[in-house]
Amino acid sequence: MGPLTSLILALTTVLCVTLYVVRRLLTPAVPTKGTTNIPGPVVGRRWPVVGHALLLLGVKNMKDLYGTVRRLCHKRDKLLSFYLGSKLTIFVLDANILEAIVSMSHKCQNKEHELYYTFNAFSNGVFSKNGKGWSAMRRPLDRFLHPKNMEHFHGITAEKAEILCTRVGDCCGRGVFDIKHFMDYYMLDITLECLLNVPGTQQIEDTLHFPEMTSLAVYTMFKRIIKIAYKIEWIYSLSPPGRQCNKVKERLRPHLIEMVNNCYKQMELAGRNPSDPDFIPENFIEVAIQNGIIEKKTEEDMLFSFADLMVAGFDTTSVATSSTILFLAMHPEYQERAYQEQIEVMKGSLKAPTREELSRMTFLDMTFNETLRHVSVPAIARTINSQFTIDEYIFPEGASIYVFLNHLFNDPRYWERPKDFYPEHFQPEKVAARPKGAFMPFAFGGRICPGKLFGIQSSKLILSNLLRRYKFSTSLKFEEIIYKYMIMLESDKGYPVEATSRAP
Ligand code: HEM
Repeated sequence: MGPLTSLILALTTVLCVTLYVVRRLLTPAVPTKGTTNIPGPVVGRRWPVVGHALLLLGVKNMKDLYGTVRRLCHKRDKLLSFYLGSKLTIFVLDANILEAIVSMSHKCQNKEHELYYTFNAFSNGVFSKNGKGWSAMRRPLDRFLHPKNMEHFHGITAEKAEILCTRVGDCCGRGVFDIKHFMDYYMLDITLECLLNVPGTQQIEDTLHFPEMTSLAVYTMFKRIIKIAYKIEWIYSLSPPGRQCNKVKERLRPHLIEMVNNCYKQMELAGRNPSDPDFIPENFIEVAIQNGIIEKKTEEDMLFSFADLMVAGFDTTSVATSSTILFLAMHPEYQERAYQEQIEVMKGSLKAPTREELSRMTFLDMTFNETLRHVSVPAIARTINSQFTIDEYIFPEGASIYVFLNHLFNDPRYWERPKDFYPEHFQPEKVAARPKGAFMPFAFGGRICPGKLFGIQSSKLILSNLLRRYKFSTSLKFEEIIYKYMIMLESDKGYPVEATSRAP
């Protein structure tokens, strides 16, 4: 064999191996069945094996990813199809189409594996599971978060809100502080106490370091989404983010073990046995224990199957309420209007509002919704388990649907002043005139956020308490905020505010 033939053979082998590896990495867990007539990106072509993946070259982080997708979507106003290898991904860009999808949501209930598997390295619980494993955890969670339990949660929330108000009071007249630092612990304490039956004392002593652990864990998960080689388990576990994720778990493990042991002790004292066939869990740790027994899980899997509820419970609400305070500090006219509503409803009382009083705080609702419009969960993704058609467009089985909530919440077709902080967007007549799909900050269908009611109640309660006691200001400008793409959009400069007491 001559040197040229050997070279050609060697190059062909390298090329074949590379194509094989790329193909394996881009082969989806759920294959797409059939094709679609939904238009693809205006620029760039679909290549064999990699599909449109080359358009994502150079994407370094979640922000880049969303920016690239936004550019691809720019010339499309309803839907965009995109092939990542052989995986068909459909981006939803239109509120009316989203509404039609909501009515088909039983056909796209599962979380999209290609995105949500990244969460499993940290916590394989109700948030990322699908199928029976998911419904076994989701059903009791819906029972705990049922409207009839809100009165009980209200009492716990009001008690924790007092502690937060005192801590903010201590900062009065002492310059700038980050309101989210306090809010994280308030939201964590009520999640622990209301849903896990664990004493919520993190506002008093930060023993779990949970907010810090959550930021690290989310960072490592998002790194995994971006870097395709991290799809291979052993590459990820040896990589810096994989190692960091393991470190986070190591630090959390003893605390989770303690929570589970305490839970066992309490069940034993009450003569309740989670192995009994008629055992009914009374909190979410009991759900995890019962599930662990039924599914014969390892202790490790059981321990980390409730950590995601702790994250989902505190992080979203903390970002939402801290952002509301920051945005009101940036817009004194709206802060004054919110304050006047507090005077009107609460008649000068400094007590925590009752649930009936909360329901009369309509401007606070508008303000909170306008905040969610700016800082919502950026995107959600589902897998289609049975083909359907909307208008003339085909949504084939196995394809995934990506709803860029943030894109819809800023679309000038639905919002008068999309870039501004403008609570008037939520005046009842404006809400009625807008398609419902234009604003779904808690997602939809069977995977709608189970904590919606609880989250809104605890957020409004703390906002009401804070706004009546303190006036907030900040030197940060709304137009200058740069968002970090975490679970929600977070201000990269934090939530720096100054507080002055409203006491006469
Ligand atoms: C302002 C507050 C909140 C917002 C904006 C919010 C938003 C969302 C969104 C958009 C989803 C869907 C995520 C996805 O599909 O990727 C979701 C799911 C979820 N949320 Fe919330 N959430 C909030 C508060 C809460 C609270 C307080 C809890 C718990 C007490 C909670 C627990 C969950 C859980 C467990 C899921 C996963 C549900 C499932 O997949 O079946 N959330 N949330």
